[in-house]
Amino acid sequence: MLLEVENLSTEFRTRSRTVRAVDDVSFTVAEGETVAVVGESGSGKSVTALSIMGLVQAPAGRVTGGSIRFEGEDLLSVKDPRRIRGSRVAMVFQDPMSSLNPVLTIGRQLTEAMRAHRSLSREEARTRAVELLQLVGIPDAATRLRSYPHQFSGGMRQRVMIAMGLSCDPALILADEITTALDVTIQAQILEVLDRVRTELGTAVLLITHDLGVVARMAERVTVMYGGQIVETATTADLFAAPRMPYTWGLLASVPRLDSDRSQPLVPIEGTPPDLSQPQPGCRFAARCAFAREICRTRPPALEVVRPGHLARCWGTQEHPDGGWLRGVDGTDREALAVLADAGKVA
Ligand SMILES: Nc1ncnc2c1ncn2[C@@H]1O[C@H](COP(=O)(O)OP(=O)(O)OP(=O)(O)O)[C@@H](O)[C@H]1O
Repeated sequence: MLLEVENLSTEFRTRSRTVRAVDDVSFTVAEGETVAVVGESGSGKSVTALSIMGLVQAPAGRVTGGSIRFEGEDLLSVKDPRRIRGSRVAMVFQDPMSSLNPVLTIGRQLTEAMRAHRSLSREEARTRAVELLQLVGIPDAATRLRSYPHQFSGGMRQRVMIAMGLSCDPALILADEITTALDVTIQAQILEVLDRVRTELGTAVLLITHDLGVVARMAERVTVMYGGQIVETATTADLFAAPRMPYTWGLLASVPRLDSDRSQPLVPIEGTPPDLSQPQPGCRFAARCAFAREICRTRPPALEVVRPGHLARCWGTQEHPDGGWLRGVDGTDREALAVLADAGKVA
């Protein structure tokens, strides 16, 4: 297995409170696989990725438990994590402008990243930089090496960021909301770039997104996060066809129509996410769940297997694993299938 995250917990402490942003999270990514982590704002998606990258800033933030194994090495205890992070694992963020240096040319930034991690001559690095810019679809790549970040459009900058991420030849890319700030046409182009990267380089992708359309189009498996925990995980086809947790059901029901603006934050279900600094006696979703009963408010459900490869954290599902009790929520099946059809996954 390429990446194995096991029982990961990450906390932020201030003088008055402790927020457990990631709570006992476990998942894997195989070589060449694309796994999506989905959930609304504040669910812990980004902090999971930042924990993998070693970018949670002490002293306020700290990984407090669990392990992160990458290519067999424990990233939390390895002596020289930079050897792996930033080279074998690369992260691409939502806002390229904050990750690119405005006063250095794209060529300089690409080749410096490459030469820092791999022993390439200046000329070799330049040749590779041109190849990477071509791979991500930047026309006239050799000339564009001399351009500065502000001379690129938003979509082109995101392509440059992907090229930067690829410059060290990573086995895994963590892509955090990389299409969120872009308009729909450009979003589609960036997803095509990621597709090309996967096919041509075989890079695995951990795709963090709130957009289920992106999930359907790109991911083989999905993990749904809520309140810092994993609440459901399954193959993409399985999750869309037969969600087992009411939160996932709500997410699917709220999938924006194809002609709507997908850059809007996902606010699918009435109510607000739980306060992660307060202990929760029962299911974290209970306060917003149309199906909640007494047990849901008093005892936390465990993440249990509902069928092979499909896990859900829900008392209802544990009692009725066929999911029949969830049926009847208007229109959800149709909407979910429309998204899958849009992504070319079903006829
Ligand atoms: N530096 C920080 N200090 C304190 N709390 C933080 C910090 N970073 C994140 N958190 C908290 O951790 C929780 C999870 O945040 P995270 O950014 O992972 O959510 P997310 O699902 O990625 O949402 P978004 O899409 O808005 O980034 C939130 O409650 C957030 O307030």
